[in-house]
Amino acid sequence: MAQFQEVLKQSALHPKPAGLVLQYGTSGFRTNAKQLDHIMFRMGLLATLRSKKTKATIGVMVTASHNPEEDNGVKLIDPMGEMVTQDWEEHATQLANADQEDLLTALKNIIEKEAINMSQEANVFVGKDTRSSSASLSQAVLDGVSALGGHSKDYGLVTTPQLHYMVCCQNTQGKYGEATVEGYYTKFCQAFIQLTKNTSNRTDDQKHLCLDGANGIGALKVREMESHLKKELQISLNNDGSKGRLNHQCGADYVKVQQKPPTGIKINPGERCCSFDGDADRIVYYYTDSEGTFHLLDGDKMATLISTFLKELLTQAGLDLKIAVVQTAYANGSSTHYLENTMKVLVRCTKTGVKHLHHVAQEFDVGVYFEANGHGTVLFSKAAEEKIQQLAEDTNVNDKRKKAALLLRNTINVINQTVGDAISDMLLIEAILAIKGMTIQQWDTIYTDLPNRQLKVKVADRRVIDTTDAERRAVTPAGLQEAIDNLVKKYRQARSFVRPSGTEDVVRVYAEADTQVRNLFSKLSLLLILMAVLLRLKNIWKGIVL
Ligand SMILES: CC(=O)N[C@H]1[C@@H](OP(=O)(O)O)O[C@H](CO)[C@@H](O)[C@@H]1O
Ligand SMILES: [Mg+2]
Repeated sequence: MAQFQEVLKQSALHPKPAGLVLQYGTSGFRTNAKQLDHIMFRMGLLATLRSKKTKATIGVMVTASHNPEEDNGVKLIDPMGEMVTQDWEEHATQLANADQEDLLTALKNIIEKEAINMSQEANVFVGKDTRSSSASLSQAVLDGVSALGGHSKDYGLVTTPQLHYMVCCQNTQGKYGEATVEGYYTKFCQAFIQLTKNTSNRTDDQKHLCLDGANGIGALKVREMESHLKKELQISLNNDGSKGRLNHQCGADYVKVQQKPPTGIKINPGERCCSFDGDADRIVYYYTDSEGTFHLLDGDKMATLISTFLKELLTQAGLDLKIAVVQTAYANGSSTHYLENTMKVLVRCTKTGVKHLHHVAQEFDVGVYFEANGHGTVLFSKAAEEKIQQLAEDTNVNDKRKKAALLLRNTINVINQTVGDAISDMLLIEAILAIKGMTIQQWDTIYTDLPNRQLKVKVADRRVIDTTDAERRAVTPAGLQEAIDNLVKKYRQARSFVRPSGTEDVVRVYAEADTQVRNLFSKLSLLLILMAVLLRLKNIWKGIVL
């Protein structure tokens, strides 16, 4: 077939370095940008096949999110703006790792396995972040699409969630919004303005937000969006990319993991601040108090604020809809306890990775999901949206119910339901704080985090660790879980687990414990040190050697 001849010809321009093997990780391929040209070309091919198979537009985003500037990566986006399904992740890995001379065979295997009609039209949307490598890598994606005869639309510089939004808009014939960046700003900013318009007496302080853009795409896009906010939210933008390096000592991941403010930003005591990550699909909030102590409000705090707000509105509206919060093992134990016992909200725990949280959240009328690191959103079932819409239009309901229904309707419109979105989450949180007349300090005191630490340990082969119970318990290697249990039971409210990372070649170690008495803190550190030592012990388990 002529198409395959073209693939062969084009692929020679995007050759695979011999011996290189890469896995489709937690959210796509991610490594040093120099190793990715062939991967991008092949993901262009795969997205074209996926589009033919689903008869819908597919998205390909070139980004390595919070990772350093010299890395890059690629994320595939399915028709409704969701992450690509797991069986296609396997196709992606196979196609990515096929030797140059086996590429056509690998391609044909997928076509056969998925019974793809090659005469079906294909459409692929492509976007990229601000990394210097992104321009040529996104061109490689476009080359892959055209080699298989697909049509592509290059959105250029966009945030990851913006591209998810575009794909969803396109495949729902505009019902979700208009598939342009302008359409994105209009939809979300209008909803924000509607939500906040009746909040009386918002002071200038309440309208002001200090933002760390991680020197990335989020900063550019916030600047573009600003005029749509009509001064209802005044953002002072730091780390906008004009000086500093992408994600270098700044951004949501740095702030969350280091538990300190980013560099490149001057924070006044009590000022409300937030940080985006490098592709603007994560956000965390924080402030420093008058004594200079840093306070982090992470994904768990956001999930709590949002689910409390929604639960109150559903009650006021008299709507009997099932709401749940979906977390991972990294959620602070205090947040889970508060949600279950004080808020009486159903909490579910899943494996790390947004795709897992997203799917569980879809099981409920209203599913709020957040990773502790600040990636999350809210999903409303179709039935829930219809009930809210009906109530908002009903002329026979009392004022209280009507008001709640209208707020719920605007809340739905301010949320990007396709994926966690730093811009949309920011607008949602800002609106909730405005409506509740709440300061960041008041939000912070809803519950107190258990002190916690996260470490990474490099081992020879992280795959020897296998986990169960949403990654909270290790099944292999033998003896590991027992050792953890023995350590943990010595401390109050202590919890710890180890799991292999899906994005880096490391094992992650997490621990938290009740350290209300100051000197117990040293015991928590001790617990962590012991665990790290445990992992470092050479030859204790076959396969783990430092
Ligand atoms: C503890 C942690 O923050 N893990 C992150 C990280 O996954 P790992 O599988 O832990 O490497 O990257 C994922 C993709 O960005 C993100 O979804 C996840 O939350
Ligand atoms: Mg990201």
